[in-house]
Amino acid sequence: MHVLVNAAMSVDGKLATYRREQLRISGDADFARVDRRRAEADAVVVGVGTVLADDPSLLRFDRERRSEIETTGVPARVVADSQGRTPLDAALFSGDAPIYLLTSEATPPERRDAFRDAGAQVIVAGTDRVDLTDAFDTLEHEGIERLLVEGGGELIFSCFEANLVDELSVYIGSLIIGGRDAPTLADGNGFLGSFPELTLRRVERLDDGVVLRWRVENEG
Ligand SMILES: NC(=O)C1=CN([C@@H]2O[C@H](COP(=O)(O)OP(=O)(O)OC[C@H]3O[C@@H](n4cnc5c(N)ncnc54)[C@H](O)[C@@H]3O)[C@@H](O)[C@H]2O)C=CC1
Ligand SMILES: Nc1nc(O)c(N)c(N[C@@H]2O[C@H](COP(=O)(O)O)[C@@H](O)[C@H]2O)n1
Repeated sequence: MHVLVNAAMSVDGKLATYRREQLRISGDADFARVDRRRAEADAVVVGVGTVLADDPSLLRFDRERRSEIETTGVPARVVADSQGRTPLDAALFSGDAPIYLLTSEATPPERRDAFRDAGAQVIVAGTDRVDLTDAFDTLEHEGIERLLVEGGGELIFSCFEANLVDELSVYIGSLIIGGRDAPTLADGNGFLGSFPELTLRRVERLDDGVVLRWRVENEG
Protein backbone atom coordinates (compact mmCIF):
# COMPACT_ATOMS: atom_id res chain seq x y z
CA MET A 1 0.00 0.00 0.00
CA HIS A 2 1.16 3.54 -0.78
CA VAL A 3 0.43 6.06 2.00
CA LEU A 4 0.43 9.81 1.33
CA VAL A 5 -0.07 12.23 4.22
CA ASN A 6 -1.46 15.62 3.19
CA ALA A 7 -2.34 18.56 5.41
CA ALA A 8 -2.49 22.34 5.43
CA MET A 9 -0.73 24.22 8.20
CA SER A 10 0.09 27.77 9.24
CA VAL A 11 3.63 29.16 9.13
CA ASP A 12 3.95 28.12 12.79
CA GLY A 13 2.96 24.51 12.04
CA LYS A 14 -0.63 24.52 13.34
CA LEU A 15 -3.48 22.62 11.68
CA ALA A 16 -6.25 24.56 13.46
CA THR A 17 -6.80 26.97 16.35
CA TYR A 18 -6.52 25.96 20.00
CA ARG A 19 -10.34 25.65 19.97
CA ARG A 20 -9.89 22.97 17.28
CA GLU A 21 -12.48 24.70 15.14
CA GLN A 22 -12.50 24.20 11.38
CA LEU A 23 -10.26 26.74 9.66
CA ARG A 24 -9.59 27.44 6.01
CA ILE A 25 -5.83 27.51 5.60
CA SER A 26 -5.74 26.40 1.95
CA GLY A 27 -6.78 28.73 -0.86
CA ASP A 28 -8.89 27.59 -3.84
CA ALA A 29 -5.91 26.30 -5.82
CA ASP A 30 -4.75 24.17 -2.89
CA PHE A 31 -8.24 22.74 -2.34
CA ALA A 32 -8.24 21.83 -6.06
CA ARG A 33 -4.87 20.11 -5.55
CA VAL A 34 -6.29 18.17 -2.58
CA ASP A 35 -9.28 17.16 -4.73
CA ARG A 36 -6.83 15.71 -7.29
CA ARG A 37 -4.97 13.80 -4.57
CA ARG A 38 -8.31 12.42 -3.33
CA ALA A 39 -9.20 11.39 -6.90
CA GLU A 40 -5.95 9.42 -7.11
CA ALA A 41 -6.58 7.64 -3.80
CA ASP A 42 -8.59 4.51 -3.13
CA ALA A 43 -9.45 5.84 0.33
CA VAL A 44 -9.10 8.95 2.49
CA VAL A 45 -8.55 8.53 6.23
CA VAL A 46 -9.00 10.96 9.11
CA GLY A 47 -8.90 10.55 12.89
CA VAL A 48 -12.06 10.83 14.96
CA GLY A 49 -10.69 14.13 16.38
CA THR A 50 -11.10 15.57 12.89
CA VAL A 51 -14.59 14.10 12.53
CA LEU A 52 -15.62 15.68 15.87
CA ALA A 53 -14.06 19.03 14.97
CA ASP A 54 -14.88 19.38 11.25
CA ASP A 55 -17.61 16.85 10.48
CA PRO A 56 -16.13 16.30 7.00
CA SER A 57 -17.98 14.39 4.30
CA LEU A 58 -14.77 13.54 2.39
CA LEU A 59 -16.92 13.26 -0.73
CA ARG A 60 -15.23 16.11 -2.60
CA PHE A 61 -12.73 14.93 -5.23
CA ASP A 62 -11.76 15.70 -8.82
CA ARG A 63 -14.02 13.42 -10.89
CA GLU A 64 -12.29 14.30 -14.16
CA ARG A 65 -8.89 13.32 -12.76
CA ARG A 66 -10.37 10.07 -11.47
CA SER A 67 -11.73 9.07 -14.88
CA GLU A 68 -8.43 10.16 -16.50
CA ILE A 69 -6.63 7.56 -14.42
CA GLU A 70 -9.38 5.03 -15.24
CA THR A 71 -10.40 4.44 -11.66
CA THR A 72 -13.94 3.31 -11.13
CA GLY A 73 -15.97 4.03 -8.03
CA VAL A 74 -15.35 6.80 -5.54
CA PRO A 75 -12.63 7.00 -2.88
CA ALA A 76 -13.72 5.26 0.32
CA ARG A 77 -13.87 7.22 3.60
CA VAL A 78 -12.01 5.83 6.61
CA VAL A 79 -12.06 6.95 10.27
CA ALA A 80 -9.59 5.83 12.93
CA ASP A 81 -11.70 5.78 16.07
CA SER A 82 -10.42 3.62 18.94
CA GLN A 83 -13.40 4.06 21.25
CA GLY A 84 -16.26 4.44 18.79
CA ARG A 85 -16.82 8.16 19.37
CA THR A 86 -17.88 8.95 15.79
CA PRO A 87 -21.45 10.34 15.93
CA LEU A 88 -23.93 8.21 14.01
CA ASP A 89 -25.27 11.34 12.32
CA ALA A 90 -21.79 12.42 11.13
CA ALA A 91 -21.65 13.71 7.54
CA LEU A 92 -19.40 10.74 6.73
CA PHE A 93 -22.42 8.48 6.93
CA SER A 94 -24.10 10.39 4.11
CA GLY A 95 -23.36 9.78 0.44
CA ASP A 96 -22.63 6.48 -1.20
CA ALA A 97 -18.82 6.17 -0.95
CA PRO A 98 -17.82 3.14 1.12
CA ILE A 99 -17.03 3.83 4.79
CA TYR A 100 -14.56 1.91 6.94
CA LEU A 101 -14.47 2.46 10.66
CA LEU A 102 -11.13 1.39 12.15
CA THR A 103 -11.61 0.68 15.81
CA SER A 104 -10.21 -1.30 18.74
CA GLU A 105 -11.60 -3.81 21.21
CA ALA A 106 -12.35 -0.82 23.49
CA THR A 107 -15.47 -0.15 21.42
CA PRO A 108 -18.39 -2.22 22.79
CA PRO A 109 -19.88 -4.75 20.31
CA GLU A 110 -23.27 -2.97 20.32
CA ARG A 111 -21.58 0.27 19.26
CA ARG A 112 -19.77 -1.59 16.45
CA ASP A 113 -23.18 -2.96 15.34
CA ALA A 114 -24.61 0.57 15.32
CA PHE A 115 -21.79 1.65 12.94
CA ARG A 116 -22.55 -1.35 10.70
CA ASP A 117 -26.24 -0.40 10.70
CA ALA A 118 -25.20 3.12 9.64
CA GLY A 119 -23.40 1.62 6.63
CA ALA A 120 -19.79 1.29 7.78
CA GLN A 121 -17.55 -1.73 7.49
CA VAL A 122 -15.99 -2.11 10.94
CA ILE A 123 -12.37 -3.23 11.22
CA VAL A 124 -11.25 -4.10 14.76
CA ALA A 125 -7.48 -3.89 15.23
CA GLY A 126 -5.77 -3.35 18.60
CA THR A 127 -6.88 -3.62 22.22
CA ASP A 128 -7.17 -0.03 23.49
CA ARG A 129 -6.13 1.88 20.43
CA VAL A 130 -6.35 1.22 16.71
CA ASP A 131 -3.29 -0.76 15.61
CA LEU A 132 -2.70 1.13 12.38
CA THR A 133 -0.33 -1.47 10.91
CA ASP A 134 -2.95 -4.20 11.26
CA ALA A 135 -5.81 -1.96 10.20
CA PHE A 136 -3.99 -0.72 7.07
CA ASP A 137 -3.13 -4.35 6.19
CA THR A 138 -6.83 -5.20 6.35
CA LEU A 139 -7.66 -2.20 4.17
CA GLU A 140 -5.09 -3.43 1.67
CA HIS A 141 -6.80 -6.83 1.61
CA GLU A 142 -10.01 -4.93 0.84
CA GLY A 143 -8.31 -3.58 -2.30
CA ILE A 144 -7.09 -0.19 -1.01
CA GLU A 145 -3.68 0.34 -2.53
CA ARG A 146 -3.40 4.14 -2.34
CA LEU A 147 -4.35 5.73 0.97
CA LEU A 148 -4.52 9.48 1.61
CA VAL A 149 -4.16 10.48 5.27
CA GLU A 150 -5.63 13.96 5.87
CA GLY A 151 -5.07 14.32 9.61
CA GLY A 152 -5.28 15.46 12.22
CA GLY A 153 -2.04 15.72 14.15
CA GLU A 154 -2.56 12.70 16.41
CA LEU A 155 -3.25 10.34 13.52
CA ILE A 156 -0.40 11.74 11.41
CA PHE A 157 2.08 11.26 14.26
CA SER A 158 0.92 7.65 14.75
CA CYS A 159 1.31 6.91 11.04
CA PHE A 160 4.92 8.14 11.18
CA GLU A 161 5.53 6.31 14.46
CA ALA A 162 4.36 3.04 12.86
CA ASN A 163 6.57 3.68 9.84
CA LEU A 164 3.59 3.63 7.49
CA VAL A 165 4.11 6.84 5.50
CA ASP A 166 5.63 6.89 1.99
CA GLU A 167 5.07 10.55 1.09
CA LEU A 168 4.20 13.79 2.87
CA SER A 169 2.79 16.91 1.27
CA VAL A 170 2.10 20.05 3.25
CA TYR A 171 0.53 23.32 2.19
CA ILE A 172 1.90 26.19 4.27
CA GLY A 173 -0.53 29.12 4.30
CA SER A 174 0.63 32.65 5.04
CA LEU A 175 -0.80 32.95 8.52
CA ILE A 176 0.20 32.46 12.14
CA ILE A 177 -2.33 30.62 14.31
CA GLY A 178 -0.36 30.25 17.54
CA GLY A 179 -1.44 28.56 20.74
CA ARG A 180 0.43 25.89 22.68
CA ASP A 181 -2.65 23.68 22.59
CA ALA A 182 -3.41 24.11 18.90
CA PRO A 183 -3.00 20.87 16.89
CA THR A 184 0.20 20.66 14.90
CA LEU A 185 1.21 18.53 11.90
CA ALA A 186 2.49 15.76 14.17
CA ASP A 187 1.32 15.63 17.80
CA GLY A 188 1.25 12.35 19.74
CA ASN A 189 4.05 11.83 22.27
CA GLY A 190 6.78 13.10 19.93
CA PHE A 191 9.96 11.38 18.80
CA LEU A 192 13.19 11.21 20.79
CA GLY A 193 16.58 10.14 19.51
CA SER A 194 15.43 8.81 16.18
CA PHE A 195 13.27 10.83 13.78
CA PRO A 196 11.59 9.98 10.46
CA GLU A 197 13.96 10.74 7.61
CA LEU A 198 12.52 12.87 4.81
CA THR A 199 13.89 13.83 1.39
CA LEU A 200 12.54 17.06 -0.10
CA ARG A 201 11.21 16.34 -3.62
CA ARG A 202 9.22 19.39 -4.64
CA VAL A 203 8.59 23.05 -3.78
CA GLU A 204 5.69 24.88 -5.44
CA ARG A 205 4.18 28.31 -4.86
CA LEU A 206 0.37 28.07 -4.73
CA ASP A 207 -2.25 30.67 -3.77
CA ASP A 208 -0.59 32.81 -1.10
CA GLY A 209 1.45 29.91 0.22
CA VAL A 210 3.70 27.05 -0.71
CA VAL A 211 3.31 23.28 -1.17
CA LEU A 212 6.21 21.11 -0.08
CA ARG A 213 6.47 17.44 -0.91
CA TRP A 214 8.79 14.92 0.73
CA ARG A 215 9.56 11.24 0.24
CA VAL A 216 9.80 9.35 3.53
CA GLU A 217 12.82 7.07 3.82
CA ASN A 218 11.27 4.18 5.71
CA GLU A 219 13.36 1.70 7.63
CA GLY A 220 13.47 -1.85 6.42
N1 LIG B 1 -5.38 21.80 8.33
C1 LIG B 1 -5.54 20.55 7.97
O1 LIG B 1 -5.09 20.09 6.91
C2 LIG B 1 -6.30 19.65 8.87
C3 LIG B 1 -6.69 20.07 10.11
N2 LIG B 1 -7.31 19.20 10.97
C4 LIG B 1 -7.61 19.67 12.32
O2 LIG B 1 -6.98 18.80 13.25
C5 LIG B 1 -7.75 18.76 14.45
C6 LIG B 1 -7.98 17.32 14.84
O3 LIG B 1 -6.74 16.71 15.06
P1 LIG B 1 -6.50 15.80 16.34
O4 LIG B 1 -7.19 16.41 17.51
O5 LIG B 1 -5.04 15.56 16.42
O6 LIG B 1 -7.29 14.49 16.02
P2 LIG B 1 -7.13 13.34 14.90
O7 LIG B 1 -8.04 13.69 13.76
O8 LIG B 1 -5.73 13.03 14.61
O9 LIG B 1 -7.81 12.13 15.66
C7 LIG B 1 -7.17 11.59 16.80
C8 LIG B 1 -8.03 10.50 17.36
O10 LIG B 1 -8.02 9.39 16.45
C9 LIG B 1 -8.21 8.22 17.17
N3 LIG B 1 -7.18 7.22 16.87
C10 LIG B 1 -7.43 5.92 16.69
N4 LIG B 1 -6.32 5.24 16.52
C11 LIG B 1 -5.32 6.11 16.60
C12 LIG B 1 -3.93 5.94 16.52
N5 LIG B 1 -3.36 4.76 16.32
N6 LIG B 1 -3.17 7.03 16.67
C13 LIG B 1 -3.75 8.25 16.86
N7 LIG B 1 -5.07 8.48 16.95
C14 LIG B 1 -5.85 7.38 16.82
C15 LIG B 1 -8.09 8.54 18.66
O11 LIG B 1 -9.40 8.52 19.19
C16 LIG B 1 -7.54 9.96 18.67
O12 LIG B 1 -8.04 10.71 19.73
C17 LIG B 1 -9.04 19.50 14.17
O13 LIG B 1 -8.95 20.78 14.76
C18 LIG B 1 -9.08 19.61 12.65
O14 LIG B 1 -9.74 20.77 12.24
C19 LIG B 1 -7.59 17.91 10.61
C20 LIG B 1 -7.24 17.45 9.38
C21 LIG B 1 -6.56 18.28 8.41
N1 LIG C 1 -6.06 20.72 2.67
C1 LIG C 1 -6.78 21.29 3.64
N2 LIG C 1 -6.73 22.62 3.80
C2 LIG C 1 -7.42 23.21 4.78
O1 LIG C 1 -7.35 24.54 4.91
C3 LIG C 1 -8.22 22.45 5.64
N3 LIG C 1 -8.94 23.05 6.63
C4 LIG C 1 -8.25 21.04 5.43
N4 LIG C 1 -9.01 20.26 6.21
C5 LIG C 1 -9.29 18.87 5.85
O2 LIG C 1 -10.34 18.79 4.91
C6 LIG C 1 -11.43 18.07 5.49
C7 LIG C 1 -12.73 18.59 4.94
O3 LIG C 1 -13.08 17.74 3.89
P1 LIG C 1 -14.47 17.90 3.07
O4 LIG C 1 -14.43 19.24 2.46
O5 LIG C 1 -15.57 17.74 4.04
O6 LIG C 1 -14.41 16.82 2.06
C8 LIG C 1 -11.23 18.28 6.97
O7 LIG C 1 -11.87 17.38 7.77
C9 LIG C 1 -9.74 18.12 7.05
O8 LIG C 1 -9.38 16.75 6.90
N5 LIG C 1 -7.52 20.49 4.43
